[in-house]
Amino acid sequence: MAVQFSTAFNATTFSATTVASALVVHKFGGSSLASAERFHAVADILLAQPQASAWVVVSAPGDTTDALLALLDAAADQTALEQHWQALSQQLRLLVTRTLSVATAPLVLNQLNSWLADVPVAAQAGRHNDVLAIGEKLSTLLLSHLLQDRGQQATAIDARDFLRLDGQQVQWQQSAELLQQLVQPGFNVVTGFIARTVDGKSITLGRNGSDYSATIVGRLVLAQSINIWTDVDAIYSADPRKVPSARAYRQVPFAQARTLAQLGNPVLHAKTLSPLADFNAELVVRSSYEPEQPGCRVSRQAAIEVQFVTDLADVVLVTFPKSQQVTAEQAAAALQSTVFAVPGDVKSWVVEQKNLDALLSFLGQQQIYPRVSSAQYQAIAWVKPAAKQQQQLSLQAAHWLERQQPAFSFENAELALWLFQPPLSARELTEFHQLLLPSQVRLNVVVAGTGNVGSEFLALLGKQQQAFTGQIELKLAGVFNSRQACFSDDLTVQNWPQQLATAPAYQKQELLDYLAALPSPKVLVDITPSKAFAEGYGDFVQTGCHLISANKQGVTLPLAQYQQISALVAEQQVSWLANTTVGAGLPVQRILQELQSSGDHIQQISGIFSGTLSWLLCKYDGSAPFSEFVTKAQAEGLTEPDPRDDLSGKDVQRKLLVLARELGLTLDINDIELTPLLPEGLEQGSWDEFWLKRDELDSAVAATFATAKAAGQVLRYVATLTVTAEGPKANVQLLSVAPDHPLAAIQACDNVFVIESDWYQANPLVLKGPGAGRLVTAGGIHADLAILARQQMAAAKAARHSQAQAAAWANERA
Ligand SMILES: NC(=O)C1=CN([C@@H]2O[C@H](COP(=O)(O)OP(=O)(O)OC[C@H]3O[C@@H](n4cnc5c(N)ncnc54)[C@H](O)[C@@H]3O)[C@@H](O)[C@H]2O)C=CC1
Ligand SMILES: N[C@@H](CC=O)C(=O)O
Repeated sequence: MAVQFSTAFNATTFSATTVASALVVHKFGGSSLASAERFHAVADILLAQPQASAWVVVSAPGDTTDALLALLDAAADQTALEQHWQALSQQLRLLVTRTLSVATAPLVLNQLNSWLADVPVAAQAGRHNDVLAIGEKLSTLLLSHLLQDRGQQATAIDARDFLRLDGQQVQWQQSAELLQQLVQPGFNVVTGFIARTVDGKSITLGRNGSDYSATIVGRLVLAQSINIWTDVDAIYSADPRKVPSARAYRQVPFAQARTLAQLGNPVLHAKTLSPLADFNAELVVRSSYEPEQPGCRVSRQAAIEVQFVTDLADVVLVTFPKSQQVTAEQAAAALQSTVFAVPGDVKSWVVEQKNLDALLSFLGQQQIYPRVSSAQYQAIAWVKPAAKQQQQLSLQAAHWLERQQPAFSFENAELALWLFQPPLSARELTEFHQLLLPSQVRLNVVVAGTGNVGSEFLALLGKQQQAFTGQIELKLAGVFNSRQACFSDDLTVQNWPQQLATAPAYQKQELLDYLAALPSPKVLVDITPSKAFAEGYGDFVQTGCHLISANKQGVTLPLAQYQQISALVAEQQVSWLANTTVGAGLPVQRILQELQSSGDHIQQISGIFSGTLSWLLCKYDGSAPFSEFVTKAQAEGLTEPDPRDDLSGKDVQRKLLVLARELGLTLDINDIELTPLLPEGLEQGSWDEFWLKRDELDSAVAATFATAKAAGQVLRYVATLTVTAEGPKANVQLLSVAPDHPLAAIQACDNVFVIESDWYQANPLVLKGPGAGRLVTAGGIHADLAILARQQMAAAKAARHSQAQAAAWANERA
């Protein structure tokens, strides 16, 4: 396909018949290419991408660059040089033969051998950059041949054939024009790390220069996305090797990412971000070890709440007598190392001791002679969150700092920096991190069903998020209904209706893939009435997610199916909460659980379990047809999506089954005797068909009502479960009761649960209150979510405790 290939630097639009719509750049670092298996894993990742072609930028395999540097260091000593050369040659040849097919490997080996043959000569002649280029050249050759072995079109490109720099400046126009001549269809695999000066000298882009190469290539080809594949799948709030409670972020705003990079963060480098300062491509950090994970996006949105605590060892403070022209950023770029101006004071920079000589000589060339601290420090920086109210240290953190007595403190609105001597230990760093970012677990919440109850649940979620602030983040991670599905990290309680409105159709497989990739803890909240959906619970649970059901279909599936799901729930060690399936927000199941777990035995549960029928039978007075009352109940959100589920008594039958199963009884729905309120045959067909025949219902109810009224009684729809020595007996029926009967004196919509047990025999335990309605039901689902949230907080606390114990134990042993 011929497409336009243009650069942002020239109004000229060039066309290239060979460039496919390759708008993604993938960059793989040395750790992703450390062995034949890793090369194959990288090829798998590339072939799994939706794009038919792509730009790929590669580093040298594994530790090849270190080995080449060691070889160069040994260049003066012929024997040492020979030893390094032998070891490296053997290692690289082995990599080629293990990675490629028998047919392809010889081609690459020939090429590698000719490069290796030149190494000793080039090392002794001081052509260091030619020697260093071998690693990346080999990676491009290996990967492109591997892709060809897999039936793909792939081309190896030496970046020195197009990438031109003048000093630190990329020559965008010239580089784009040269690149234009090299591109081929399929995968273009480009060497990272290396380039040429405008006068043709081979150069390197410094340590981690391959990431920089990737963003340069991204900008040259106007990529939409640049994926930096590395060995971490997130950017952490602190170095997780030192701070085990560091938070993994999935999104980081560009400005904070840049500050982080300037401070020497090992995941992102300052140079890497520079081509993106005014070029709007998405940068994603992803793990080549866990390619199914979404990684971390460096986002243009400023309002993402992230903060970081970084540390940099062995730094000195460099202070200038007066303001001068060179900026810390320029010095960092020239030295290819970390140099940054302290916040609030442009006259002082922090620089790593190991780079001090280079910095002083760079500055000396410009007649700048700064003062250098005699001591070395550990720099600890707090990259503050975007929210103004969170940019102040908490009192606890301030007191902690006071006790630690940093040698220097600097601060502005975005950043605080402290220099410590002696340095903080990993334990102290963890303590400080904990004070700045109290460990907060994120519970990902995916909501199925946005109808009557689902939309109310979502409306309440914002308040619950606030209520749990600082303890656990209730993240809305997905919303869908029978029509559309929105699975995205960008979802919020405010924007879900708009996001869902423009989202694609719901597909179960997409939900499963999303759940599988979503980090734990995660919960699927089922607020649909769908049996088919509930039948998929087993699949959902196997992705490691918890379940909350308002939908009664899952908990009332045929016994074998129900037991199978329960077994999977136990196996996956997840929770299945379904407290709203009976009594809506009334905590009837929890009461039964507590009684049983404390040693009581339930003998009977009876009462009014349908809010809809309770409302209808309280309101109905014969003044209008019964069906008109049904319409009103429907409008108030009290009924099932199809009110015939209420009128047929099936909804009550299901609730009684739920309670029976709560007692550990192995009943099925048909074990519960049912006398429907709905005349026979009316439960068949569509709602519209039923509506045409509603007179049958109206006259049946009118007659029953008149009989009861004549006897001075009221109608109540009653469920009873009795546990007898012969086994359980359960029925659901319409009763006519006297006005002084305990079930007579209720408010419209009330549920009544009468529980008789060993402890509550003569005087049963009674639970009464509204048992239907969108608000009480949504509130009940939130009660389940709160239970789950507390479980997760407790689990995280236990994990932290055991981590702390393990650390203390390790310290003691050390
Ligand atoms: N209204 C109440 O007082 C109470 C209701 N419930 C239960 O809450 C659930 C929801 O009730 P309502 O909100 O009134 O229903 P609704 O009909 O207003 O909304 C149902 C939602 O589920 C979605 N949906 C249906 N089938 C689906 C499928 N296969 N996959 C994905 N989405 C699907 C629909 O698109 C809709 O968004 C029902 O199971 C009901 O029994 C539970 C306790 C009380
Ligand atoms: N229609 C149901 C709603 C809750 O489950 C009822 O009436 O109880």
